[in-house]
Amino acid sequence: MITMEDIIREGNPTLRKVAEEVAIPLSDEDIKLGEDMMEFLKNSQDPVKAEELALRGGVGLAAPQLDISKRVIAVHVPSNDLENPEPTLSAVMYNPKILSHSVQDACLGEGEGCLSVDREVPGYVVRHNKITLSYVDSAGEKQKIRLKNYEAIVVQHEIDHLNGVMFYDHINQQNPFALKDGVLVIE
Ligand SMILES: Cc1nc(NNC(=O)[C@H](CC2CCCC2)CN(O)CO)c(F)c(N2CCN3CCOC[C@@H]3C2)n1
Ligand code: NI
Repeated sequence: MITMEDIIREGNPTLRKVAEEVAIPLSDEDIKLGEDMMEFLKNSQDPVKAEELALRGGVGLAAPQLDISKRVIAVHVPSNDLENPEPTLSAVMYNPKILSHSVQDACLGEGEGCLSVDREVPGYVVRHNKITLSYVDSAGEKQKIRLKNYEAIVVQHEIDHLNGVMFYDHINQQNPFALKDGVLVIE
């Protein structure tokens, strides 16, 4: 089971590497990796387990954060309306690839954090508002989906990790909260 001890922190060179694609058909090892990553996210969002296991909350995780330089990410984004608790996006993605994106940009109003960064780095992280994404799912099937807003932001943060990019690389050093016209701020 993955806990915070398994998550490497900034300074570890693996976080700055471009990760390798995983072989298709998926190996049992890579399928287990995806399952363990998804389990971590669910545990981190369960108040009891998160407390027991001292987990920081997470809605996404990338294999390089486990010192595994493979193109595997997991996302588990809960819906924010308490009526239907179904997650809006829950998937393990192998070899995810952004095929196209909107001209429209967006950022989270609260900025971003990272389980591999033990400090606050304030500022807007401007990303694409909408993306069309292909990936191989844990059944080995090719998927092609369109995401927007919060879900699109989360997936872009994770895919950045596969390319050695950290969220603060996107923050405007001169003025961290500078925003070009038309950037959607997602609260
Ligand atoms: C937005 C948010 N980021 C949390 N953490 N950071 C992460 O997930 C990092 C990845 C996210 C940072 C910004 C975009 C992607 C992890 N990363 O570094 C992976 O590369 C949260 F924990 C969180 N939520 C809201 C939903 N809540 C449901 C109940 O449980 C607590 C949970 C808290 N929302
Ligand atoms: Ni991160």
